[in-house]
Amino acid sequence: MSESNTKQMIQLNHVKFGYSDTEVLEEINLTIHEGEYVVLTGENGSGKSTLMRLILGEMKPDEGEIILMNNDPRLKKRIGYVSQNGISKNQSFPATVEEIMITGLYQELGLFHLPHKKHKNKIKETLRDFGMEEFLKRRIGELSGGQQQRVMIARAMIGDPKLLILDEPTTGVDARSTKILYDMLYEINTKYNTTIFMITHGRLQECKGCDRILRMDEGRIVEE
Ligand SMILES: Nc1ncnc2c1ncn2[C@@H]1O[C@H](COP(=O)(O)OP(=O)(O)OP(=O)(O)O)[C@@H](O)[C@H]1O
Repeated sequence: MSESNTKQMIQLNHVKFGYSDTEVLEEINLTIHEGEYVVLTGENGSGKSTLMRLILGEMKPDEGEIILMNNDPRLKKRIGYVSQNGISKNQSFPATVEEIMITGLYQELGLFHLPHKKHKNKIKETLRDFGMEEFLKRRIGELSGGQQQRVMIARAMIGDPKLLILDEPTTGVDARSTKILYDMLYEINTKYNTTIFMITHGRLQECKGCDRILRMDEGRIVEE
């Protein structure tokens, strides 16, 4: 099977999950196709993060199955993930933007290898693509929340993912930076054909170019 035949990036069939005796996900059926940009919203406590943790493989469903990228082993590592909060609210956090970007290359580099010139060039190019090149040598903690998230998206993109998963990337980010982040995601989806699955509390009308909006409701997913 060639990469171009990969049509289903995320597939959940009859997934159920609960913490001890509390059922959170009742019956989740979800298919996200290659190239789609899908947003999931829902009330606090409705189970969005739980669903995300299952998709990321941090927990196993009680029932049902989760298939990522048609189980193609060559694509398994091609998932980029951006979590809720930027890496640090601490201004003295020692890592620079460049160092954070290097961690995005560990699949290629291995954990303990130093980056070569070609890797450093790739970091610069990727940051340039997302308008962040000038921050290369800055400490990540000195950047605004929105700028940190832009770096984290660039970090996720440096591994050339087929699927980008984001968990409320605009939390604590002001309106102007939120717009920039959503523009960035639009570009990633259209320019690189990267499939995007994002949980957000943000204003959905701002999710430029997204194909589908889903809502978590009483342990199930409904299409808006
Ligand atoms: N580790 C856990 N142990 C027990 N219950 C949990 C755990 N994590 C979440 N829950 C419960 O599961 C339910 C779903 O929580 P989850 O965090 O998935 O919701 P959410 O939709 O992501 O909420 P929010 O929008 O507030 O982040 C909630 O009732 C929550 O209290």
